[in-house]
Amino acid sequence: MTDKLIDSGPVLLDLDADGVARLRLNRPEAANGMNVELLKALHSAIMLVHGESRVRAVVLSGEGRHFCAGGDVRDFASKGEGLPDYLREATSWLQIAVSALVQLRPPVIAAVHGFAAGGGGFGLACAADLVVAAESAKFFSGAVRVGMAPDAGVTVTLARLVGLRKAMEILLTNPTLTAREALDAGLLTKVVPDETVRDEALALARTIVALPPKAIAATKRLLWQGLGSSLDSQLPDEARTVSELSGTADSREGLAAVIVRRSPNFTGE
Ligand SMILES: CCCCCCCCCCCCC[C@H](O)CC(=O)SCCNC(=O)CCNC(=O)[C@H](O)C(C)(C)COP(=O)(O)OP(=O)(O)OC[C@H]1O[C@@H](n2cnc3c(N)ncnc32)[C@H](O)[C@@H]1OP(=O)(O)O
Repeated sequence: MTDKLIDSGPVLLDLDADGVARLRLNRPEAANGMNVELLKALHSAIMLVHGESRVRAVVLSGEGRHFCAGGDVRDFASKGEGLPDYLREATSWLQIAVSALVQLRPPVIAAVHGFAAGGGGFGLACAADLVVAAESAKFFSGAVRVGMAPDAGVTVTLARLVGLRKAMEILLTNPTLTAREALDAGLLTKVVPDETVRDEALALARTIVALPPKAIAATKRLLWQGLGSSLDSQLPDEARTVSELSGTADSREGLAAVIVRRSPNFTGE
């Protein structure tokens, strides 16, 4: 049984009985190019996920031939002299959406096919917690190609994923990376045959939803927090978190199951 939480508009959201939410960019006529309407819808969908306790993992994908081709370049052209003012608002919506995605308790798995380009496409892929890419998928930043700088947090996320030297190459020279090149650089979790990308992303999601959600959420939080922390400041938070989680029913159940070598029955408590 699947709940259609948002069933029309530029972003679709549904939730299956296992707690896997599917967040889909839905402007296929524009390669899911991001305009303000899509970004506001994306932020609203993320906030809906944030408030929905049944969600245990999120699979993010794009309708049509591409994951997302970044900012809506046709929108770009229509704004003329007014683009800087328009982008001041539009880009802030992209930054808010990326921040909300990273702060979501459930992990986000991007299922990328076609192109992932620009702040919307390349940026969202970099901000996802895991990325499953089709063999034919391609990735590029595109920012400098349109006289802009990277956004969507890419100057942090990409540099941490692939290292500063590689991030400089990718963002300054704007290569189109094949899925294999993106995987080798450290951008992706796995590359799969084109026809299996969504199933593989869902399989990864089901692996996660079978584990204690409080432990999963805490692990995601600590990893993102660690990007900007020193070891000395992170160690006490890890210890505090381990202590807190050890008092949960799921932790007791997991320990008991390991001792007697049986499968655990987690409740999420
Ligand atoms: C600079 C954009 C700002 C616009 C303001 C809107 C606010 C957005 C929110 C803030 C954004 C902040 C700034 C942003 O982060 C900056 C960037 O994203 S820079 C990168 C911009 N993107 C690109 O340069 C990619 C452009 N697209 C392509 O290069 C190619 O389409 C592709 C992705 C390589 C795929 O090529 P193909 O497989 O050949 O597919 P098509 O080209 O046939 O595309 C199908 C269809 O979709 C239309 N389309 C493709 N990309 C976009 C796009 N980015 N915006 C709008 N429409 C797009 C394309 O025209 C085709 O339409 P059709 O011609 O069939 O009607």
